[in-house]
Amino acid sequence: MSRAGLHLSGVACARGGRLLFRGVDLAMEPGGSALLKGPNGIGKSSLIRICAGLLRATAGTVARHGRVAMTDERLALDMEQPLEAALRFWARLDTAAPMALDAAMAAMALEPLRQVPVRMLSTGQRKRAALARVIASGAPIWLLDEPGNGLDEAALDLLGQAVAGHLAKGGMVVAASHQPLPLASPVVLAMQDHAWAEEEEA
Ligand SMILES: Nc1ncnc2c1ncn2[C@@H]1O[C@H](COP(=O)(O)OP(=O)(O)OP(=O)(O)O)[C@@H](O)[C@H]1O
Repeated sequence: MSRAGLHLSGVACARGGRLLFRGVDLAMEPGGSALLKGPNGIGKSSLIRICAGLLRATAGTVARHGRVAMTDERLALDMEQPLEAALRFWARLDTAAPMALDAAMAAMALEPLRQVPVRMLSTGQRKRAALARVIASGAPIWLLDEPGNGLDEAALDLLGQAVAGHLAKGGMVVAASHQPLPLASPVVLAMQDHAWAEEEEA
């Protein structure tokens, strides 16, 4: 079985006909984490989507070994389903281990909400549900776009524990965040260092 990993080399991104960034390198090995930093609109979410294979890099190479699980501001859960059923749909698609969803719901303190329709969940509860989907997936590579948004202190602690546990098991985490995230010693990628300057076009 090949070892999981995520390697970016010289990655550039253009969106809407505008170059956002270029020259991004990232080498993620088991147990590694990376934090994407930078102001609004610099391209953090775009880079996360490139890592996920949802957006094509304009230049450079992306080598991904192993499954990815991603979460961003889109919940991707059926609003009409009770939470557990909505999460179970994804667990089946992800061929998650039978007990993985129970463990993930416990990790995000979601057990009391099992039967609550997704549409009735609060902002922070929805975020915890999205994180439970990632945790249950069993994917080695987690791509987390603003995972702390809407989380209270207790939930941020749970996120920190989940991330630490994932890394300890040889998982990888790439996160974009404006707020401090409980990552022990991430590689910090300052996106402004890669921003495309207008004068470079001349
Ligand atoms: N589908 C799209 N088509 C065209 N341009 C887009 C599209 N999605 C994003 N952009 C543009 O790409 C740029 C980077 O957006 P992105 O969401 O990657 O930034 P970000 O660093 O994650 O920002 P934030 O901190 O606000 O979340 C923005 O200028 C945005 O308007």
